Amino acid sequence: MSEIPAVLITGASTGIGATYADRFARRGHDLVLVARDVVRMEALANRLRQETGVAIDILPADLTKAEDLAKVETRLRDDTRIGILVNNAGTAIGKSFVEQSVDDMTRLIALNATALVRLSSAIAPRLANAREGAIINIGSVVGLAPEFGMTVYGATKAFVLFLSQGLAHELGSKGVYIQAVLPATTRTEIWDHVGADVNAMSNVMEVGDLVDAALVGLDRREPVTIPPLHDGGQWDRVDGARKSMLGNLVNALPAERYRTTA
Ligand SMILES: NC(=O)C1=CN([C@@H]2O[C@H](COP(=O)(O)OP(=O)(O)OC[C@H]3O[C@@H](n4cnc5c(N)ncnc54)[C@H](OP(=O)(O)O)[C@@H]3O)[C@@H](O)[C@H]2O)C=CC1
Ligand SMILES: CC(=O)[C@H](N)C(=O)O
Repeated sequence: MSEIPAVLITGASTGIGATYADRFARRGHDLVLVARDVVRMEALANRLRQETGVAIDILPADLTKAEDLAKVETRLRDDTRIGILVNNAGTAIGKSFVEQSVDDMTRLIALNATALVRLSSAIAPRLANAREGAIINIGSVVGLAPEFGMTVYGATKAFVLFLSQGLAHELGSKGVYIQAVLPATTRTEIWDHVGADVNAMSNVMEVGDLVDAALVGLDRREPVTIPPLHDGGQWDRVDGARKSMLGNLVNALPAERYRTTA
């Protein structure tokens, strides 16, 4: 791996992914951009090459398609210059659970969850072997909030958080850093896909502010970065309560409240 590792970013044609591309290029990282829209990625790459001088490759892929995903997995496995993976590509679907089509749900899970597992699995053994590198996974505060009513989307984001925490547990001791980033409403095109007008919403974070905050978390090697959470100790208390509950799982007998009287 080179001294400044190359970064592969999924969903790099617009929004949060394109902003990560901008920021990593300004830090001197070469880039591999992955998304479906080649024209947009070419425009971004040309601008960033000119402005920063870094080398940028474009790898067009629909991450819901097995053959495209395989291309990206191969690149992550074989290209030893890539030391950071940003699992950012994701989408959302509107309407309630009973109104959504199961095919849309399946595609959502394929992009927001399955692709992350496959891409992480492609790069993790190499990074662990080299005892360096990082995987950044973009989750969402929706993954903490079943109350928001975006059930399948939120479930994929809860999956991203658990995956990140589990990978941090497994790979941290091998020198690989894993970061989960949990944005709240951020001004990007994702809202068009759920039929909402983000410009009509209040309390929206600008995409540059979101990514800059996430990079502060990255530089601090935070396992979980939640830019909209102003009392950071609150997350530590929630996670601490979860961990302390684990010690109270006594499995030999069901808890008293579940025992039937003879
Ligand atoms: N914006 C927000 O309010 C929030 C966003 N997030 C998360 O941030 C991440 C980025 O979202 P955001 O930037 O807002 O969304 P955008 O819709 O602006 O960008 C999504 C990116 O993913 C790419 N993408 C979509 N489908 C596919 C596919 N099938 N294969 C490959 N790439 C694909 C798109 O490119 P292309 O169409 O060219 O393929 C695009 O580059 C997502 O994981 C999202 O869930 C989390 C919380 C809040
Ligand atoms: C569409 C959304 O809900 C958004 N991406 C979020 O995670 O807040």
